[in-house]
Amino acid sequence: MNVVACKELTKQYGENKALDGLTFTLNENTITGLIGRNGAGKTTLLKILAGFWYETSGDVQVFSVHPFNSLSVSANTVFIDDQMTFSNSLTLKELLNEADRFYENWDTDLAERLFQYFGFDPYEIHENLSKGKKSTFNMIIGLAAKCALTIFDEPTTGMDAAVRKDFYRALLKDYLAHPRTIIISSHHLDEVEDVLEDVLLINEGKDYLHLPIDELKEYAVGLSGKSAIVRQWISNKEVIYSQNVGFDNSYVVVKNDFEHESAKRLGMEVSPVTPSDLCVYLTNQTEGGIDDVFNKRDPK
Ligand SMILES: Nc1ncnc2c1ncn2[C@@H]1O[C@H](COP(=O)(O)OP(=O)(O)OP(=O)(O)O)[C@@H](O)[C@H]1O
Repeated sequence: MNVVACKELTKQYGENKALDGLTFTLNENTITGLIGRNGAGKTTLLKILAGFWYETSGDVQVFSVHPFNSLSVSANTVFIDDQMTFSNSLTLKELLNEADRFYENWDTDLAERLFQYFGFDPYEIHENLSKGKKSTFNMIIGLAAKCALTIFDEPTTGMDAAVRKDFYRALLKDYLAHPRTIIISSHHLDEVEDVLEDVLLINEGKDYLHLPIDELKEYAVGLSGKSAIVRQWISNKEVIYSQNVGFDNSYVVVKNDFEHESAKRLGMEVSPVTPSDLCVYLTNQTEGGIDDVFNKRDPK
């Protein structure tokens, strides 16, 4: 069953199209990584799915209803991001008690164990927590709510490396015990890829790729070798990324749809491309790279 279905979904702010005809579906009980560069439209999409914002055009369905202001969607959805604010008149412990009253499937035991594990003071106020601690507390809410649609928008902002690792491990363990539909937006695909089943890559508001993470790992390969040979080889291929290496060598990334042996026989090296690098290459909006900024400076 589809939990999310978007068709030609568009969100416009004045002249700016934050979402531009997104069409995709998300199956029940899957963990999807929503990946995209800064400004790609991730938060806009997630807020529309959570029912906070209205789309400009197109069709969006969550649990088969339009999500904006829908009671059934808000009762079955939890949206966690680093902008969450809570009442200053309640302590952390009281916030957990309120969450218990609000979320039907609230897992008190999990919330308390995580709360203790991460060393929270029950009498602390959310606003006074450090950035990483706020994200950690929000994550506890997101996991313990056990909502059928669980949305994490950049959940690890400010968390240190150890807490990030713990978060993804907790997420996976809890998901395996209680499968539900989870969407995690992140810039760090390498960090999150081990928990993902699917990746939805968006670029400038458009859906670019939507496929299982295992297929993304095989989607492209890198080829390196003498520039003349590489250039000849790619003449009839779709090139995802290319870079000159040293004086006479090139590195290119192409779709993995050819016999590797034929490339190796011409002296080229074939290497895997990580999903994280691939997503960066696929969504590169500028020619060359940051080095070009410096290379093109006038000598003084
Ligand atoms: N309230 C708003 N008013 C006007 N423009 C907005 C608003 N919210 C977002 N935008 C624009 O919509 C586009 C998409 O923004 P959005 O925050 O959805 O991207 P994002 O992928 O979440 O980015 P990031 O990774 O940097 O958080 C951007 O061009 C942004 O400037």
